[in-house]
Amino acid sequence: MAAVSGVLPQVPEPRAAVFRTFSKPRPAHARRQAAATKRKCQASSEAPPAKRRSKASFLPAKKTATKETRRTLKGKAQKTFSPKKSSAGASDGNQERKLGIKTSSLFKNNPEVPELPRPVVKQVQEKVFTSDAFQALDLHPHLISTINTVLKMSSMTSVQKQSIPVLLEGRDALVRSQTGSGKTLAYCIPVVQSLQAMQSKIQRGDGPYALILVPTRELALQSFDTVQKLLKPFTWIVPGVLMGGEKRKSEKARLRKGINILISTPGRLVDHIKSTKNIHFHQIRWLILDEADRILDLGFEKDLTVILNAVNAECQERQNVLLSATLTEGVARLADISLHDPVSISVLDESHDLSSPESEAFLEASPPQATDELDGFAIPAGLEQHVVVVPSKLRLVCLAAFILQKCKFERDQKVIVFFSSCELVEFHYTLFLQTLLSDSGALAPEHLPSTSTPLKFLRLHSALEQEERTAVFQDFMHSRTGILFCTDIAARGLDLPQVTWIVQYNAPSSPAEYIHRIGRTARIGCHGSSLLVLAPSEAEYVNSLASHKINVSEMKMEDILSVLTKDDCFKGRRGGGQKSRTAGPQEIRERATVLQTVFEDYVHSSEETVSRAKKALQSFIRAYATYPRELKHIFHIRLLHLGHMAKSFGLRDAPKNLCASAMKKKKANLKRPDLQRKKTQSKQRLAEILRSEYASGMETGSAKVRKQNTRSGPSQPRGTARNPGPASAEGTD
Ligand SMILES: Nc1ncnc2c1ncn2[C@@H]1O[C@H](COP(=O)(O)OP(=O)(O)OP(=O)(O)O)[C@@H](O)[C@H]1O
Repeated sequence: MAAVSGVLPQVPEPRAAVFRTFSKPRPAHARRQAAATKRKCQASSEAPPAKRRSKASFLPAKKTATKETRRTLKGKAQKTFSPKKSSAGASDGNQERKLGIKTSSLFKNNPEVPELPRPVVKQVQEKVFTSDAFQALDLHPHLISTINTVLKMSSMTSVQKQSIPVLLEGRDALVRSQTGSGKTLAYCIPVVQSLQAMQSKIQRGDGPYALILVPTRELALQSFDTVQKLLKPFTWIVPGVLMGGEKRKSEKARLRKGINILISTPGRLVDHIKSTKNIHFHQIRWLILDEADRILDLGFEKDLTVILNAVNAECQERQNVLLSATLTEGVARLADISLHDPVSISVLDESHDLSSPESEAFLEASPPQATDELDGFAIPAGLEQHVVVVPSKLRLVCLAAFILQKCKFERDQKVIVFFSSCELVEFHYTLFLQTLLSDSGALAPEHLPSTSTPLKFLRLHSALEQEERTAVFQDFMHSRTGILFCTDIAARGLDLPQVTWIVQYNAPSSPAEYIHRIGRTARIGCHGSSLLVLAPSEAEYVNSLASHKINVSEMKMEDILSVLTKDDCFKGRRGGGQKSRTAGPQEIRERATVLQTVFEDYVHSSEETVSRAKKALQSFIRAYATYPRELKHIFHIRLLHLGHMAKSFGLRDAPKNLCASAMKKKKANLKRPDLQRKKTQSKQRLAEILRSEYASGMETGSAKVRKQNTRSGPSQPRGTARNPGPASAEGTD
């Protein structure tokens, strides 16, 4: 509590405690000892170190942390905000004052950046392509020529080579292969092949023969597009898509006319099952669950049960296929529900010869099972994963510097940045538009970066109107460059070409989500990179990833920030202006401070912008509180330093009472007898909020972010309606 409100005990957590591996249970006495240590240090490893200083002189700490923390949080928190007024603040360092920079101490009293653990793990690898052409399969010649000429594909991927024959035999299957390995065609090709070959030719009015469920609307559109292309020569088979956010009336009309291959998000389908007389399943031959583990997440079995019951009531005989890059226990549970004598298809590492007889034996012999997560998920070979540890105060400038480095000083970079809630996406999107792009914004025109490559910011999250959501998706899809800020609605299945970097600004809530997020790059044998941003107190997360055979290499924050020396718009008033080769840590610090000042000036330019920043910070804290239990020892709000976090939202002071009301409520609840009921209700409420992607999209009263111009002003409404949740949860937003 104290830590959350910003006043922290100053004892840094011993490094041994920070880097313990959580995968091995510790003996009781060790646990007791660790608990005692933890109580002592309770606040945080994010808390400024009392006496230690980082070996690197990059983050000097001249005053003791205690003094700094109390002064900053008590003294400054009392101040009332006055718009436009410079609040250089009592805590500004001498250096900054000399430079005339209106910002508080960015480089003081930060926690020591710990040395990252370097666990050595062998990542699971899969071979993407085979040398076999589609001609090797027993497919209709027109289908083969469509694959070759319309989709412009010649050889099969490993997962296609393994799955298509099995599915054409009529077997149920559980298919797991790495992200971007071609799973969509692995099921679409057999579906189209089997439906076009039916003896009595399919009539539109027959209704659905194949039902494909996917977790998000964008993925529904993408799969629909693939199916549509494959159906080119078979015009009598009609595909259709149902998804939240579209007009139900027109969907009803299309259902009435007839859809033979129906692609839908679960919530919308349930809505139609309950309210539309025109939906029938008596012809169903295929039931496909793409991203099956996601569909099972967050207790959405309910929707699935409604769908399965509706389908089972009209037809028993069908093929069921579940697919995902991350096969978890949940999927296996689902497999138990819906698969009949299924084949488990898993693309093995490169040492496994796909053409060998043993490989075939593997296919036949393996019953579906939950892959023990400790076996690890396969990661594309061309994907380089990085992690950077950044003290909370420096997060914002570090993100901005990284974006500038990639998108301003390098060519053809397409970057996706993942945040944990809609509010966080909106806040950062607006902030970067207004400061890094705007000519009326905080950077004076002569100080605007001399962009050779103009920066293009886009954002995608569930609180946007569907129309805008689709437009953004299409825009980013067809852009050669750009920066997409998004929640996890973009984490699953989306095939956005030529994405070069994935940034996880907020850590994901599970290794599976980590895999899916980074899987938006390095698809189908291409190269790509990812960067995970962690706070010093979160460094142990690297061990957690390693326990799932995920290897990350460290990138230094200093190297990211050094890009600021390449552009004179970040020069301090003293006018150092040294170029990158000669620029030292001091120059970099000054420039980072200038950039932070730009952000703070914008945020403090009106009460409205301050209020938005506070709301975003609140949203961050709420999302942070929802990490699963097994990650709580790494991601716990107690470990956060609110004053430092506030800085990463451009706030000069830690907002008062940000968490207090929430905490008070919690305490009061503890005394109440109906606590259990309340808890369940709020869990249900959270689940409702998080499941909105599955919802029909017909809800009333859920405010949406209005359509706006890309270079919108600060006064435009921002999406705060759907609420924030953990990163993974918003994925289903
Ligand atoms: N045989 C092939 N040859 C060339 N490209 C292919 C082939 N099969 C699929 N692709 C392309 O590879 C990309 C990734 O395919 P797809 O989206 O189906 O991957 P996925 O395995 O479903 O990924 P995710 O797990 O992220 O959902 C798409 O652009 C698709 O068009």
